[in-house]
Amino acid sequence: MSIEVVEIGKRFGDFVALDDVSVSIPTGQLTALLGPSGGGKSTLLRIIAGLESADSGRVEIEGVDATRLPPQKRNVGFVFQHYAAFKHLSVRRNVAFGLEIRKRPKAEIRAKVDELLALVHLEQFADRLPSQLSGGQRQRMALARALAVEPTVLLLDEPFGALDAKVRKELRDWLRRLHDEVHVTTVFVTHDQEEALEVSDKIVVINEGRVEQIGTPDELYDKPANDFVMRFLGPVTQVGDHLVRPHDVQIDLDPAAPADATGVVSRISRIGFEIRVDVTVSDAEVVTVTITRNDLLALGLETGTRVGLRIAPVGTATLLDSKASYA
Ligand SMILES: Nc1ncnc2c1ncn2[C@@H]1O[C@H](COP(=O)(O)OP(=O)(O)OP(=O)(O)O)[C@@H](O)[C@H]1O
Repeated sequence: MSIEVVEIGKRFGDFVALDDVSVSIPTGQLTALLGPSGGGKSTLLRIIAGLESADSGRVEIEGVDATRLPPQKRNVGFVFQHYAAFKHLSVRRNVAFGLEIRKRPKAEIRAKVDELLALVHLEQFADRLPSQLSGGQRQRMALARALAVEPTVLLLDEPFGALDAKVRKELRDWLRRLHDEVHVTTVFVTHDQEEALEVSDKIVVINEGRVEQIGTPDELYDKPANDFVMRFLGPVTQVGDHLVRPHDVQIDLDPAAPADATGVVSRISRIGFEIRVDVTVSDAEVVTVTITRNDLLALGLETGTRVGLRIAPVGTATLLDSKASYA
């Protein structure tokens, strides 16, 4: 394991920001810290970086106890949402900065910076000032600068958070490809579940200062440890006592067939390539089901159709008892 976070506690006054948090972060992987705003993700990242000190617990980086080491001795690179570039220095000089203060030979710096600019696809912008770059290009420059000093660990705090949705998506794909090339152990804070599911090898779900679950994207999506994780990772609907993904509910046109619930189609809406069907069940609860357009045509559903609802056969649906898990 590259980073071991062991029983970390952190308070701000009376407020408990992290409560006994333990996480093992594997070498060479891309790990997301995912959770709602205020849950403690950034605080944990800052403690790993050494920018914040924990009240209790330990941080090890590559087998070294880093708990009391200052940030510059931890060999970590960071990129934040609002990256502070040196405004008066060119892109090239910004990327070279860490190597220059380490007094590396000029030829070595030049070769390394060229390599990094190629890696982040900014070769043609090397002589521009940061203000002459787009937001996405600036974040790529920030990544190149962080990678220049060959950190053991790269820490990213919502690096694409300030960018618009389209650029975010492009940078997300790009980060995944970059990681596949350089394999530096990377920890990435996000509150966007789609971003975490798409990009990471492993996800740590953090809420109210605690770890709710750690797993691969598939494990979290298919076997959430509790209601919170299930709701946070994707859409849910309730059928009887069970929380289910809307695509794991089947619609049966024969309301007399064995079913987990019966009801009347109250609304059909198109969400991109999916169709959302709201079914009002007997006691005025609404179950949301998502189906494909072909399914809709095959079933011939319309508002007012009476239908049976079945949770997809056990093994494919994610069933959680919605009453038990809020305890
Ligand atoms: N320096 C500080 N002083 C007091 N409270 C703080 C400080 N830093 C963080 N907090 C509080 O600790 C909690 C966790 O903050 P943190 O930034 O770690 O959350 P987060 O999960 O990263 O959220 P976000 O996605 O909004 O950044 C928040 O309630 C925040 O207000």
